[in-house]
Amino acid sequence: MAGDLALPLIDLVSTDLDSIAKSIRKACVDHGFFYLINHGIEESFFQQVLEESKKFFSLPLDQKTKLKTRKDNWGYNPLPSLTLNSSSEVQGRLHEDFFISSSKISCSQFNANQWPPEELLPCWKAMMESYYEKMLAVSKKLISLMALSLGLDDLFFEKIGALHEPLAYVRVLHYPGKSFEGSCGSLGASAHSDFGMVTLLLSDGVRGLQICRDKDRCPQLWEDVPHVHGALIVNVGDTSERWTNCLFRSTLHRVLITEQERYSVAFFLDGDPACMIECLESCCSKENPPRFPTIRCADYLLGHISAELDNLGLK
Ligand SMILES: O=C(O)CCC(=O)C(=O)O
Ligand SMILES: [Fe+2]
Repeated sequence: MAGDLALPLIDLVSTDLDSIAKSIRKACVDHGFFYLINHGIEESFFQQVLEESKKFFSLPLDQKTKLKTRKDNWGYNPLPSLTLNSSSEVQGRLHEDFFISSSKISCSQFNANQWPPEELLPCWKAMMESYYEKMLAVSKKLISLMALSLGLDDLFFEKIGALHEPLAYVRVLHYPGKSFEGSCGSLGASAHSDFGMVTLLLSDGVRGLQICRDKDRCPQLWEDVPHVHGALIVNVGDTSERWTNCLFRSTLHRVLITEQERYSVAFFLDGDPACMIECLESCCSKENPPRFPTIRCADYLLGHISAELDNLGLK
């Protein structure tokens, strides 16, 4: 059963940082998901990014597959071939996507981005790079507010190196509509939590995203996340859940295939590979000891990234 959900709305227009931090804490504790408004990014820019995304996915398949993700390059991942493969793995990822990463990362095997040829999409690279930079700035601001909300210095995560050269990605996504051959019974994205620090999501307003606030509830209750014009949807990732000893929730979410096709753009801030993810002092006590061992961010993230590559058949 699915119902509509009134997620908290965090408004960055206020200059009262303590009050914003308080609302963020409540949103991260209660839902792990919230809307972010007055984040400083023009609605018209979001529309342009979504337009560019549509143009890319409308290219002929052979053009797109020239930019396929390879062992040493981020790029395009096509729709699964459902007629050939009906495994539950594939049934849960009825989307095509395109990954863009920070090009500065030195530790990862994935150093290089690929771009559609300029003759085909002259504005694509500049638009996506600009989107990446804007999302990085908003997500860093959010992390400093999250730190405040945990009673820490606003620069806490900077000081421990988590934002020094963080792994961060833009993921441009396209979900086909129900008319897509073989879509019957498929999910656009199966139930998952994001593994980084925080995710910022832009969507074109077509429904499909759902969250499950209590993963242990039986049967699970999936609630629709309605679109809020101009807002980014923010969700806490597993890394932040570990830092906060599960005080902040990394909430399960999924995407349904609906009548209409859907476009979205996710930005993942995953943290600097060299930093340590260690339970925050303010989030543990004798009665509430750390639930996870300390782990180097690289070891934590690269394990997840390897699993994703495995899913894409790249390992
Ligand atoms: O497209 C969406 O609404 C969600 C995407 C998502 O959950 C993800 O990329 O991790
Ligand atoms: Fe996600």
